[in-house]
Amino acid sequence: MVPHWVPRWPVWFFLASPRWRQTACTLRPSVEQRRWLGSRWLAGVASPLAYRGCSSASSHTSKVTLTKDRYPVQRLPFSVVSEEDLATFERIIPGRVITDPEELEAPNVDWLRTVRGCSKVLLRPRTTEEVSCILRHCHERNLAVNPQGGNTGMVGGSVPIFDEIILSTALMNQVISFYSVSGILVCQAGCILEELSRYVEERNFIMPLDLGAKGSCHIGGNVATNAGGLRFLRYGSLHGTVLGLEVVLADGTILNCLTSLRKDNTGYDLKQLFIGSEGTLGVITAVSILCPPKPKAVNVAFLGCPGFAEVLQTFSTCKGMLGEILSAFEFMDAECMWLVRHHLHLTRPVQESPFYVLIETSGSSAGHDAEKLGNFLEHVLDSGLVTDGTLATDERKIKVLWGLRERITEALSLDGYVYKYDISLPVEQLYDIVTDLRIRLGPRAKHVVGYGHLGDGNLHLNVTAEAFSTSLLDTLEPHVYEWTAKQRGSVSAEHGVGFKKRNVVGYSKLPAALQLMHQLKALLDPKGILNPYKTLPSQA
Ligand SMILES: O=C(O)CC[C@@H](O)C(=O)O
Ligand SMILES: [Zn+2]
Repeated sequence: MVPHWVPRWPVWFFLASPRWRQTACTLRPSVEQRRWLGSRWLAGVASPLAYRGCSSASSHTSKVTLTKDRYPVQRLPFSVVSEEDLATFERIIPGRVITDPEELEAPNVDWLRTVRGCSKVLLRPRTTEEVSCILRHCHERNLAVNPQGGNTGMVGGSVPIFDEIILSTALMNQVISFYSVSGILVCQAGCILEELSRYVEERNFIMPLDLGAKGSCHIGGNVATNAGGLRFLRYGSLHGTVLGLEVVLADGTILNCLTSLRKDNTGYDLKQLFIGSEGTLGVITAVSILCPPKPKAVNVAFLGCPGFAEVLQTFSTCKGMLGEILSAFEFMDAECMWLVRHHLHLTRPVQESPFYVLIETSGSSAGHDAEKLGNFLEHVLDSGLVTDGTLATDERKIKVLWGLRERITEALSLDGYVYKYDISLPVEQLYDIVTDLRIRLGPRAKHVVGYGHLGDGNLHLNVTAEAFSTSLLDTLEPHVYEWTAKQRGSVSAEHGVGFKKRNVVGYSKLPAALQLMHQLKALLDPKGILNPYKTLPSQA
């Protein structure tokens, strides 16, 4: 059923199909960007990544500054990998010990190209037992280990700082089982999120999480970082949807908590400790996760709003009128739209507006959902909360609309050096910091943008500049964190702490909580070999 109001809206737009633009300044996506784009790039769905100039600070031909040179961080007294260690690893995982410096370049750098380690060894186990043998040896020898999934993180948690051994989950990519009635999926940690999505969708389920990095991120990494993403509003956090985990502890002990039960109230829920621990307490090797049934009807509305107050009112109205079928409420400001148009050549689907909102509904009855959505859209349009909008009901158009929102990160990375803040704030005050920073930074910033998961109270505040500068960083920090703390917000809503935010967690966690975190770390990893320099504040 087509809602009666549709003809009042702009005729469905045609967005430019992906094409390769042959200009002098056009570059192919870098390894890191292809990693982020994943299969979207391979399938040719991604549009070209053209640089604004040929000599941007994020030029992908230049070397990223070593983390140890950019940040004040001291190597801890771990052992250095010896020839004997390499021989031991070779016995455990024959042919999967990588020491070729060229092959080690990509896993040493984060995809944003902001942090770089100097690891000389990459290990690629296939089984939990292999991970266990590797860690037992590293523990005995006091060798530091950096667990790595798809390396799509935003906070420098997935790459080494110094010469930590990189332990990749890339070859641990097997589905172990799928229960077709309950929708419980059990798989190895290195399965790529998009491949799992495809696997469960063929069985009429969906993954409870979805991220822009789905084409390359690993489920183990998602769980280790407690990734949030685009379905959080509807399906909640991984702390709720992960039912069980298998983890290898620092000394090689295999902790099998891989249950597939909805209910298991037998004392401490140990798996929760590892969700969001960023590989500092153990290496996740397998995951059991609850997948919701695939919705029969999905609609996406993309709307233009005249101000942030109207965005908020649209959200309240949306919750009231769409209630149980609402599955996402995302927003982006006009500068984000400029960036995706300018760098990625995406087409703006509605009239130019100060703010844009993407609303997704997922339900089981197309007619029922269309009627509800129709009433809602008519209401927000008539009341002036929304000035223009378009609706997509078929899969291709839905993907195109989601692309505008999902690809902001990619557009930002083509704009220059990006300072990223991922904060939780009371939704009423969510945008104030963006306005404040625009004034504070003036022309020192190329762009100050605000977008994110408004439905979850999660702002992605990003600032771009020609190049990294300590003085710009000093203007941003601790100002952004102090602002966040004043609102009793969180300095990391969903990206985690990693290396970049470890010394600011104190803005959101009280000393007693931080002390307990240190105690848990000491209990589970007494030598501190697992992902050192990450998550926990450095101790003076
Ligand atoms: O790049 C960012 O700041 C946010 C990335 C991701 O969490 C998103 O929601 O698109
Ligand atoms: Zn996000």
